[in-house]
Amino acid sequence: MARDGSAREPGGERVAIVGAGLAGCLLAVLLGRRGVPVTVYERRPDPRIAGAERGRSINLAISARGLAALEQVGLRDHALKQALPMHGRMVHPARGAQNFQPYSADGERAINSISRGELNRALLEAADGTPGVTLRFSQRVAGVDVDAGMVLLEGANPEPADVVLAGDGAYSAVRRSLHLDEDADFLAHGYKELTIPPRDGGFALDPDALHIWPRGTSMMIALPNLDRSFTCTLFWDKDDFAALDTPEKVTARFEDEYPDVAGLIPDLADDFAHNPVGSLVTVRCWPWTRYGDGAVVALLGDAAHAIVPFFGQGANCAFEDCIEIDRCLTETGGDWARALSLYQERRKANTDAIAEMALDNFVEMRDRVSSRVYRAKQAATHALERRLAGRYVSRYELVSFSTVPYAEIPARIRRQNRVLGLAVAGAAGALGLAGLLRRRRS
Ligand SMILES: Cc1cc2nc3c(=O)[nH]c(=O)nc-3n(C[C@H](O)[C@H](O)[C@H](O)COP(=O)(O)OP(=O)(O)OC[C@H]3O[C@@H](n4cnc5c(N)ncnc54)[C@H](O)[C@@H]3O)c2cc1C
Ligand SMILES: NC(=O)C1=CN([C@@H]2O[C@H](COP(=O)(O)OP(=O)(O)OC[C@H]3O[C@@H](n4cnc5c(N)ncnc54)[C@H](OP(=O)(O)O)[C@@H]3O)[C@@H](O)[C@H]2O)C=CC1
Ligand SMILES: Nc1ccccc1C(=O)C[C@H](N)C(=O)O
Repeated sequence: MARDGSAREPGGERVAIVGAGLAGCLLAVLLGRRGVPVTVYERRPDPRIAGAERGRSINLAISARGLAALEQVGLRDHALKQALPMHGRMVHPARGAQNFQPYSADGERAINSISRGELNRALLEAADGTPGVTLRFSQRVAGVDVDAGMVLLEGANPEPADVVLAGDGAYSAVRRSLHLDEDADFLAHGYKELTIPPRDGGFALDPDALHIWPRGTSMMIALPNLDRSFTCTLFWDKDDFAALDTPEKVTARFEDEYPDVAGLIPDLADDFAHNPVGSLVTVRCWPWTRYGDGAVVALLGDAAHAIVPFFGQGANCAFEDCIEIDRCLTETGGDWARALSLYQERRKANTDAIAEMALDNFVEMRDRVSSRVYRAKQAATHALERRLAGRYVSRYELVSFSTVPYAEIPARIRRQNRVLGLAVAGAAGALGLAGLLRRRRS
């Protein structure tokens, strides 16, 4: 398709989606529903047959944005049935008692721990059942030839496409093939997953919380699963993982750093040795679209903007991309070239904003949550939210429990704090003046 999208009549384009992950599947359902036939290429075998991989991001926290998107394809209630609500953080200090920190002012709001595999399967089922959607598993895409209008497949002949939507994750092969202006910012930290199995048939920890063991420069977290296990994720400097090269060293570090869980992970040393260390990366690239003589390509989800997982927003944000693409197609009457341009313009500031907030939330989780001052501030914030309902809203609330565009949140928080600062200064001034007047009268 040429830059003006004129190669084919609107509606007649051959549309390919790369990646049957969370975003790819959701987008396939949305496009299929519009009557747009679409072929989805996925490098892995069908997970409904092959099963999920071990030790790779087992569960996810889905919140308002993700749920709003799932609602649009009728999967919200199904997802919630498969999920466990987490109403706050349970903070486990190195020494002393754990403490619970609610996510919302009323203590009622929760983020939802859901199995990535289950969510992906539900979306795949929905895509499979949508007329016009063709799923092609075990097809690894190597890139796109935008001038020839071809999807390049490893070990198979190229296949034609006029529109290619790349939802192939943080290490996107499509993105790499386009040679965009790109920056991949890797943390020195990596992550490794471990499992706390059920204890005496029940949960070994409180299932209503996201557990955090903040240790200053590193942390461990745990999210509950429906089978009453917990998936723990260690976020450590990569060198620290490498340094624990014997079962004794692993056990000793856990007994020292995480004394309350060391005994809850029977396969600790074995899981530690065998589960992979994943990388943590923020990808910033621009533009997200490429217009060639034969095809237009757009990136979405992690392929366009991988963010570190510390706000639990990557999938939520990827789902928002899909909804925006669908909306832009409606607004442009199905004109792909204009719709994709509009999509990237609308989304970029939002994904930049959540990328920054996600990095900041790592410091909050691994360090700030331990401090008494932080806890007092949180309590004050929640008290203000209750008093000034709707006028003072915390960052956490706006990110996790609203669909306010991410880009608006930092400015809104600054504005609220400024007004609050003025109000506090005004109140202090008034109190001072009243005191002065009292002293003068007496
Ligand atoms: C440890 C960890 C915890 C996380 N926790 C959360 C959380 O709690 N909440 C949240 O919202 N987000 C979370 N995320 C982020 C979330 O996983 C991603 O943002 C989300 O999966 C992005 O969706 P996607 O569809 O863009 O990519 P993916 O879901 O990764 O899908 C990409 C798909 O493309 C396929 N693919 C890749 N390359 C090719 C190729 N060359 N050819 C064909 N197919 C290909 C992959 O196999 C995969 O199926 C977490 C991430 C990590 C690493
Ligand atoms: N923003 C972030 O920090 C992260 C985000 N994620 C997101 O979550 C999704 C699901 O995660 P998960 O299933 O655990 O997949 P992973 O990202 O852990 O790994 C999937 C595959 O990506 C490839 N890969 C891993 N690391 C690199 C690297 N440094 N450079 C190039 N390729 C790499 C490997 O493919 P192969 O075996 O073919 O080489 C690996 O098997 C990912 O697709 C990604 O979008 C995942 C990790 C970190
Ligand atoms: N899902 C995650 C995965 C990895 C790291 C954090 C999360 C979170 O969800 C953090 C949560 N939003 C919090 O702020 O407590």
